[in-house]
Amino acid sequence: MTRITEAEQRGLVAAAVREVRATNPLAPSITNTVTQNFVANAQLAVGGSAAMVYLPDEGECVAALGGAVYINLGTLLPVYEETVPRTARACAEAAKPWVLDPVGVGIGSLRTELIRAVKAWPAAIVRGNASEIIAVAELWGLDAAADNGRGPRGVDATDSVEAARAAAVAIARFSGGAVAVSGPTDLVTDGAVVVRAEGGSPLMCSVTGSGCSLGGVAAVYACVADPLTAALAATVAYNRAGAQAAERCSGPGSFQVAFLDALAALTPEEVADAPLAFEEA
Ligand SMILES: Nc1ncnc2c1ncn2[C@@H]1O[C@H](COP(=O)(O)OP(=O)(O)O)[C@@H](O)[C@H]1O
Ligand SMILES: Cc1ncsc1CCOP(=O)(O)O
Ligand SMILES: [Mg+2]
Repeated sequence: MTRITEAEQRGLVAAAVREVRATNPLAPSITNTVTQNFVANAQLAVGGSAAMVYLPDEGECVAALGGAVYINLGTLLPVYEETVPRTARACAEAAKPWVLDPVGVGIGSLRTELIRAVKAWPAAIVRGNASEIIAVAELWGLDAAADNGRGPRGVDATDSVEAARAAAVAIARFSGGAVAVSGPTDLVTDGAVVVRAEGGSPLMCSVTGSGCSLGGVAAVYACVADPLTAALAATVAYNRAGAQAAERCSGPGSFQVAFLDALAALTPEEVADAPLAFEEA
C-alpha cells in the first residue's frame, strides 16, 4: 500500500484543525486532579468541548456521547480500577477512539495493573513522555529494546525522546494507532512513518499539565481525524503555541495564560506549515 505524501498529511492536519473549530466536538476525560482545569481549557481553546468524569458508568456514558475519550492515569482513585477498563472497553465496543496518557507509570501497582488491563482495548493514541512510552512498551511486552529505559521520575522523563523511538513504533504497530512522544523535539509515529516536530519552549516543563493537556487536545482532534493526523495536529499546535507564548510572557504564570491565547488564535495553515521531518519507521 502506498503511503500518502507529506503534503497530503499536512493537508489532513489543516483539515482536522479547521473541522474542530467548525464542529466543536466533545472529547470527555477521565484525568488527574492536578491538571483538569488546564486540560479542559486547552480543549476549549482549540475549539473542542470538555467533560471530566470519574465513575464507571459515567465513563461508559461518555464513551457513547463523545467523539473520542481521554484517559490519563495521573492521580488514581480506587474507583478507577473499574472506571478505566470499563471505559476503554466501551470505547472499543462503540468503535470510538481513545487516548491514553500513562502519567507516572511505575508509581504504585494500580497504574501498572490498569496499563496491562487496557492492552485488550488499545488506545488509538498513546501519548506520553519518553520514559512513560518506554515503560508502556515494556509492560505490554512489545519491544525488546525497551528495557534500556531508565524509567520515569514521578511524572517526569529521564530518557531522551530518541531512546523511546523503538518503543513508540512497537506500540503503534501493536495498537494500529499512533504514539506521540513529547520532549524538546517531539516524535509521532503510526508504526509506518516517524515524524519529528520542533518548537515549543522549555517553559512548558515549568507548567504542570503541558503534557496532560496535549493528550486532551489530541483526543479533541481524534474526534475528527485518524490517529496519526490527530496526534500530529495536537503536537504541532503545542509547538507553535508554546513558541509564541514564550515570546510574550515573563515567566511560567504568564506563559500559561499566553499559551492558551496562542492556542486559541492558531490557524490551520500555521499548524500545517510547521517544521516537520518525516522518515520511514
Ligand atoms: N525543552 C523543551 N523545549 C520545547 N518544548 C518542550 C520541551 N520540553 C517539553 N516540551 C513540550 O512540552 C509539552 C509537554 O511535553 P513533556 O514535558 O515531555 O510532557 P510531560 O509533561 O507529560 O512530561 C510538549 O508539547 C513538548 O513538545
Ligand atoms: C504533577 C502531577 N502529579 C500527578 S499527575 C500530575 C500532572 C502531570 O502533568 P504533566 O505530565 O502534563 O506535566
Ligand atoms: Mg505527563
